[in-house]
Amino acid sequence: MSWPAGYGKRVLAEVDSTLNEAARIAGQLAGPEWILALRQTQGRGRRGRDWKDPKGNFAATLVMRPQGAPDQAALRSFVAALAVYDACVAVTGRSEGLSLKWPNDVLLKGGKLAGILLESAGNGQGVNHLYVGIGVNLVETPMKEWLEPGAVWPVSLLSETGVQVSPEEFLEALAEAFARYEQQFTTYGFEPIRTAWLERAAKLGEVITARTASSETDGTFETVDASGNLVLNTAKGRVSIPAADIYF
Ligand SMILES: O=C(O)CCCC[C@@H]1SC[C@@H]2NC(=O)N[C@@H]21
Repeated sequence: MSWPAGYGKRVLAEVDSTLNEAARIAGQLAGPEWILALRQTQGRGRRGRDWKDPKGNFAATLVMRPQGAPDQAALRSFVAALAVYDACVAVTGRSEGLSLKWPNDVLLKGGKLAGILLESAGNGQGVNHLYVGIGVNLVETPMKEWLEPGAVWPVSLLSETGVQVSPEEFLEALAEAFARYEQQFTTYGFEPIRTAWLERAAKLGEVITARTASSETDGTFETVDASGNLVLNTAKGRVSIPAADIYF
């Protein structure tokens, strides 16, 4: 494994959130930069949820200036999910039990191992900086106490595989994998990423529930389309969903 050319790295003992730190330093950076925190005091997850981050778990944000059309920037969540998947394979030596949950969770034996949160800064016309926040339960599952009903049960890499990896070691594997998929994305577009993601997708072809603040849709998980939308085959026909939480 080697650190990818052109990417910077900084390691912080403690920070409020690596996403906050990313926004603070983005303007000073000449190229993409990984920010790894050994502890976060105010980590956040999707939909305004907290993300607890005890010592030993992985919390990092990649700051980047995404190339390509503005609507392509958000597709980096699929790039990131694939990279986390590959990093897990690299550090454990096995892929059994790993899968990807739309839009951007990584599951291990059906439990939530990792979450991804994308934020961005722009000028109204496009995305200047993209912040790819990634949290992986390497050793602990801190969210169990306040899990929402129906949410996927959290698991850790250590509990499910017996493999203990430090955040620094995990970052080496993740940075290499992300750079590889990002190169593929900028060269060939979303299609190979979409294909690779679908090959690792959880519950493809099965009936799932997509829930938003105002609606709930049941249907067979048919595919993810070229814009990254979830496509469900429902009783009322084919439905394309841009954002939702998924329940199995
Ligand atoms: O809700 C989710 O599943 C997404 C969780 C994202 C957590 C990571 S940890 C590193 C980065 N900093 C944060 O505050 N959140 C993300």
